[in-house]
Order: sequence, then C-alpha cells, then structure tokens
Amino acid sequence: MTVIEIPGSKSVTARALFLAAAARGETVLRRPLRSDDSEGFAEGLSRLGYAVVREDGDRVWRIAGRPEGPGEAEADVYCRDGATTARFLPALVAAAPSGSYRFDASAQMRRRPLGPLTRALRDLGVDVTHGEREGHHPLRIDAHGIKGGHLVLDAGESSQYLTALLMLGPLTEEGLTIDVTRLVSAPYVDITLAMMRDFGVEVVREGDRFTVPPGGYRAVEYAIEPDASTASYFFAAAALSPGREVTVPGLGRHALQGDTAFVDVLERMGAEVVRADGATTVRGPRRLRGLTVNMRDISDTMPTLAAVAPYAEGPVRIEDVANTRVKECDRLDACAENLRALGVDVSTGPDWIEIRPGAPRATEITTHGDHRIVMSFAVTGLRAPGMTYDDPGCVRKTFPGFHEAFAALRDTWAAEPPAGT
Ligand SMILES: O=C(O)C1=C[C@@H](OP(=O)(O)O)[C@@H](O)[C@H](O)C1
Ligand SMILES: C=C(OP(=O)(O)O)C(=O)O
Repeated sequence: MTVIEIPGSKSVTARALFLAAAARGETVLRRPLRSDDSEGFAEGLSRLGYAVVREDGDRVWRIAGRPEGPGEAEADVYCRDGATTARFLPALVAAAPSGSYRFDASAQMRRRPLGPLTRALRDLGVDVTHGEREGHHPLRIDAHGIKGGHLVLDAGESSQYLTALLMLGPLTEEGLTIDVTRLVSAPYVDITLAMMRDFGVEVVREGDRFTVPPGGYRAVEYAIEPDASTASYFFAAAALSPGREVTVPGLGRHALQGDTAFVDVLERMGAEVVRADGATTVRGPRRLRGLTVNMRDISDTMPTLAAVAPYAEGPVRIEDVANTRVKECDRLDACAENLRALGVDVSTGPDWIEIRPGAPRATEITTHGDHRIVMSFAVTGLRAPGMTYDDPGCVRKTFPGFHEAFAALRDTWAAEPPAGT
C-alpha cells in the first residue's frame, strides 16, 4: 500500500480565505493549500487590507476578519491565473460601503469569461468597469454598499459565478435571492453552501432558487481537506498499475469535494475502491474496461481520465464537458492534440471526447500552461516512460511539488514488486 499526502484543496482554501476575510473575529486555517492560486488569493487579500498571518512553518494561516469591508479604500489586485481569485475577490469588495478596486489577471485568465458575474453585480447596483473587453479582466469595482434583492443567473459556463454571489449575499443589507437558469460543476456549489454553514450562514435552497440571509459570517477554526482533483492523478496511477494500491488519507467518504467521485469512474472501469471514513484507496485491476461517462459534475478530472483512457480495453467516451473549453486552456482540444501526438486515435465534439485503445509512445506534451494537462499526461507516462513537457512548471498553480511526488511514487513502485505477483 502506498500512502500519498495530498496538499490542501484549492477550492476549499479559496472559500475559507473569502469567508474568513468577511467574518467577525479571527479565523484559523489549518493546512491551507500553498500554491500559486492560493498564494495569489492571499496576496489579493493583503492588497485589499486584510491581514493574513502565517504560523507553524506556513501550515496555519490566521486571518483577522473585517466585516466592515477592505482595510484599503483603493487597491490594485493581480489575480494571476486563478479563476477563484479573479471571480471571488471582486464579489468580496463589491459590498464595501465605499472604495475603488482594480483587478487584473494573467493573459490566460484574461481570456476566461466572467460576464454573468459582473452583470449580476451591476444588477445589484455595483459600478463595474471593464478595461479592455466586456466580461473579462481587467476590471474596476467602485463600491458603495449593496441593498440586496433578486437576481437571475446563468451559471452554465461556470459555477464560480454562483459561488461568488452566494458568498457575497450575507454582506448585503437585505440578503439575496438567486434564481439559477443553468448550472455546471454543481458539487462546487455544495462545497460553498457547506462552508458558509460552517461560518454561520444557512442558505435556503429550493430547487434552482437560493435564498441568502443578511447578517455576515462568524470566524471559526477550520481544517482544509486534501485536494480531490490533485488526488485523481495518484488514484489514476494505481488504476493503471495492476496490483498497486494508493491510499489518500484525509479524503474519506464524507469529503466535501465532488471530485472524490472520480474514483467511482475508476471503479466502473474495473479498479477496486475502498472508501473509509478517513481515507480512500484505489487498487489497480489486471484490465481496465472502456466506458461512456458524463463528467459535467467533475470536469477537472476529465483530462485525468482522458490520459489513462488509451490503456482501457474499449473506447472511453466522456460527455457533457463543454465548459472544459474555457478553463486554463481548451482542455478538450489540448487532450485530443496530445493524445494524437502519442499515437492514439481520438475524436471530439463540442462537449465530448472519445478515446480509442492504443499504445502511447512518449512525446513532448504541449501543455498550454495548464497544470492539469501536465499532471494528467504524467500518469500516461507511467506506461510510456520518457514524457517531457513544454512547460513542466505550470503545476505550480495547484501543486508545486507534483513532479517530485510523482517521481517518488514511481521510484517506490520500481523498487518493490506489486502485491499478488
Ligand atoms: O468553485 C471552485 O472552486 C471551482 C469550480 C469549478 O469551476 P467551474 O464552475 O468554472 O467549472 C472547477 O473547475 C474549478 O477548478 C474550481
Ligand atoms: C479550472 C481550474 O481552475 P480555476 O477555474 O479555479 O482557475 C482547475 O484547477 O482545473
């Protein structure tokens, strides 16, 4: 059995930072993610005048909440590549009684949309000015408090618009009612609702309507669980390796993150999965089956599945993942491009990809600066040694130590025969 310690969840860390910043009192976060995305979020908070103090070798972050709003009346915030930073922080400052805040992001993040969110903020009376292109970074928020009210939101492109508005709700005078017309990545909204509850706010959900009461958050002590999307590479590595087992502590059957359901997909393909209270284990089968799977809820793990798919005995068809085209890169195209370069037969449509069985030959992976493309094809590389990447360092977005951790797993397995052989 190989035990892998996975760094903290990006999504949980970003929400915890938002909620802590807005809460009454001091929040203590244990085991936050330390990566480019979460550092960018914390840096953004510091720029806005919220204090994030690091302790215990950076394993604990203390945040002094400011329910009254940012400490700075004006600030420039650079959101790097992080969509949680680029979409959540404008919502955090929008309810401030006054202030002018400018946001910008990397070229990659500038290409990604946030129009439905900024339109909703305008509907609430916030002054939003887009710098170059409507619905994209850079942008400026001129805040003068938000009364609250009713919104209709299309979150069919990204659930992060809804998360941002839900977390903003308690900071408005009268609260918010949000009717959602479309929603992708729904389990991320469940994370938001569960964490808002932990910080003292109960959102009422009736079908597609979310009612958020006013009143603000309270500070708490909060332990961040390991990142389930990051864990997918290690679970996939086990699934590709007959007789090998990977156990991830801290991600058990009650985990918050929807991406834990990636192991259900591996199970359908033939892997053995054990879901305990405090850990999940995946054991590699002799053979992997092909399948057709809808990944709308867990689309960050689409590239992980695409990268192991050639080793299944039948075709793997992944459906309902149109929004992976507006992530760090167009992930459907990037997966297809790299699989073809490996010699694998692939087809794609507007919202699907189908991968036929093959025998990948190592190549240089074209990453498009996307951490998930690197980490996914590293898994393919377990059976096609010699893989290289045009930008291996882009893993820093969510897991700066990925290459070392993955090499350690490979070395451990190389040194000992698998169980049952
Ligand atoms: O809210 C979040 O933390 C996230 C929501 C998802 O995005 P979309 O809702 O844009 O699919 C996911 O892909 C992203 O990595 C993190
Ligand atoms: C899509 C992702 O990130 P984000 O949208 O938070 O930038 C991701 O981490 O795969």
